[in-house]
Amino acid sequence: MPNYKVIYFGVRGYAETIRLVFAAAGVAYDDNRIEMKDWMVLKPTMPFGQLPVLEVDGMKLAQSDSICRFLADKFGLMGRHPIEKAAIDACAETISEIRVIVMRVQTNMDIPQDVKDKEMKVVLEEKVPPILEKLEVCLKKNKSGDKYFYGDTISLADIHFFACCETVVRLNPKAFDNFPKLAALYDRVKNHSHIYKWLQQRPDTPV
Ligand SMILES: N[C@@H](CCC(=O)N[C@@H](CS)C(=O)NCC(=O)O)C(=O)O
Repeated sequence: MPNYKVIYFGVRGYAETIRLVFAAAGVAYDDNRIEMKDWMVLKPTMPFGQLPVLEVDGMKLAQSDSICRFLADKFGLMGRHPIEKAAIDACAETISEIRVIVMRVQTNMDIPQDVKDKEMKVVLEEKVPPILEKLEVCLKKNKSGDKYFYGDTISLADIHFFACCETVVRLNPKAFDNFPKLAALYDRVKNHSHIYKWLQQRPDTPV
C-alpha cells in the first residue's frame, strides 16, 4: 500500500470528500492540516500553488475532484463499468456545483457579514434547491433501488453528496424537507460504519 498524505488547511472545504473516501475505504493516510501562517512558504512547492494536495509516495497530485476520482477508482468506489464510472463522475460534478456556490459566499472576505448572510440565504433558499431537485431525480432513477446514486453500493457520488451537503444542512436544517430520498441518503452515508467512525474521531472542523 502506498504512503498517502492529504495536505490541506484545518477546514472541510475542498478536502473533506478526499478524507471521507479514505474513511469509507478504510485506508490509512496522513491527514496533514497546515496553519495559514505556514502557507506562503509551502505554496510554491505545490503543483498549482493551491491546496488540497495528495501525496502518493511523495508524488504530489492537485485538484480535489481529480484526487477524489483517482482514489475512488483505486478503492472500488467508482462503479464496476466505464459507463457507471462516467455516470458517478457526472453526478459528483453536479454535487460540486453546490460546493462552489456555497463556498463562493463563505470565503468572500470582501463583503460585510450582514451582506454575506443575505447572499447565503439566497444561495440556500434559491440556488441549492434546483440542484437538489436534479439529484433527487437521479437517485429515484437508480435501477438498483434508491439507496445510492448508482448501483447497490456506496460510491464517490454518495460520499461527495454527504461532504458537500454537511454545510448546507448545518446552515439550513430544512434543506431536505422536499427531498425525502436525499434525506435518507444523507443519513445512510453518515451512518456507514467506516464513515461514522471517522465522524466520531474527526478533529473539530466546523467549515
Ligand atoms: N479547484 C481547486 C480549488 C482549490 C482552492 O481554491 N484552494 C484554496 C483553499 S480552499 C487555496 O489553496 N487557497 C490558497 C491560495 O490560493 O493561495 C480544487 O478543487 O482543488
